[in-house]
Amino acid sequence: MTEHKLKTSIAILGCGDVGSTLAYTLILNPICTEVILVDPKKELLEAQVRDLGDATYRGNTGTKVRAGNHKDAGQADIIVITAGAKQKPGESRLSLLSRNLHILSSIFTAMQPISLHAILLLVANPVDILTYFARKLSGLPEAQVLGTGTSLDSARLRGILAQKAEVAPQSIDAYVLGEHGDSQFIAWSSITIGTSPLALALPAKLTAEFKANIAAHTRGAASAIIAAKGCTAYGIGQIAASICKYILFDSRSVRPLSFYQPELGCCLSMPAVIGRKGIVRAMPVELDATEKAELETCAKGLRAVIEGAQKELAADEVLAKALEMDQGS
Ligand SMILES: NC(=O)C1=CN([C@@H]2O[C@H](COP(=O)(O)OP(=O)(O)OC[C@H]3O[C@@H](n4cnc5c(N)ncnc54)[C@H](O)[C@@H]3O)[C@@H](O)[C@H]2O)C=CC1
Ligand SMILES: CC(=O)C(=O)O
Repeated sequence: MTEHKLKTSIAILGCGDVGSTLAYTLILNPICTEVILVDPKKELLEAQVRDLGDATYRGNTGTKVRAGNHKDAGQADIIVITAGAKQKPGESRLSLLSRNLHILSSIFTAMQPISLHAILLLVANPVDILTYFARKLSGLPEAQVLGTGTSLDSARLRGILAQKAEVAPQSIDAYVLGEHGDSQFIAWSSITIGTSPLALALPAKLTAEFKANIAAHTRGAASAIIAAKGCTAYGIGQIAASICKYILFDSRSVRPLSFYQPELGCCLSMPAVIGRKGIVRAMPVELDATEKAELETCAKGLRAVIEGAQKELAADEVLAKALEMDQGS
């Protein structure tokens, strides 16, 4: 039976650039009654809570912001993990793995016992690998653990295609799939503008060079922004807030999200129906031969990273125990 309650809470672990931007987005587009921020940097935490609180007093948004600890976060309806190191200019997302996996493990230890109904949304990078390990560390059912994955890349793709096609971004359905990282690929064969396949909507433009340029733009977007301002925050703030909304409103939206792919042995982004219980089901997508090969390469790369991390972690007794170092799902 569905539990009816008046209070809905979203906990955000890490209130740096991404966590605070997500909190601000949740205040402006209120979907929950409470946002709980958690961060070991006490002064930063208090300052963020005060500053965000100031944004709630005039507009009566209905959302309260407060500081909490990890145990409070473990009882929230949605737990969003933005805690962790970010890329320096020129660094890859995968280079953050060792640092952020240890932070992730300490977060789960501190949050226990986690509400069995919580939905866990991973944002910190490398998001696909952290989502993979969070399944074990959290002890939550598979469907309740997901990562933002290529949602942000897909938004970027939609933006650039909208410019090229001179139509509103909302009229474009286009997915970047696979890794939220360098091995991501564009599912070109399934893109539509309105109801028209891309080949029909943009016949003159759809050359190999056009596709390569769009893919490079999408793949390189984060590095270009980070090189100039040190982080990306607004795009992911909006994306993560939307995913929270789909969950709390049980909207059944179809989005590219990172979740466990049993046949591939890793977490990566594929289209999924999202609702109050997390990943409701995977939505089948028809890929052409090139895209299928790209998916295989992407999964192979992610499995190799997971294997490397397992070996490194085997040396860490606490983590090894928490993860029960088997290779299975
Ligand atoms: N998935 C995506 O599309 C995106 C992911 N990111 C990732 O999000 C992460 C956060 O980025 P920023 O907010 O810019 O970094 P930031 O450095 O501004 O904030 C990270 C915060 O996490 C906190 N933290 C560290 N350990 C913690 C713990 N145990 N519990 C709670 N908080 C803890 C830090 O004190 C810091 O305030 C990075 O890994 C970044 O790569 C960023 C943008 C997009
Ligand atoms: C930082 C990151 O992962 C992004 O903006 O895509």
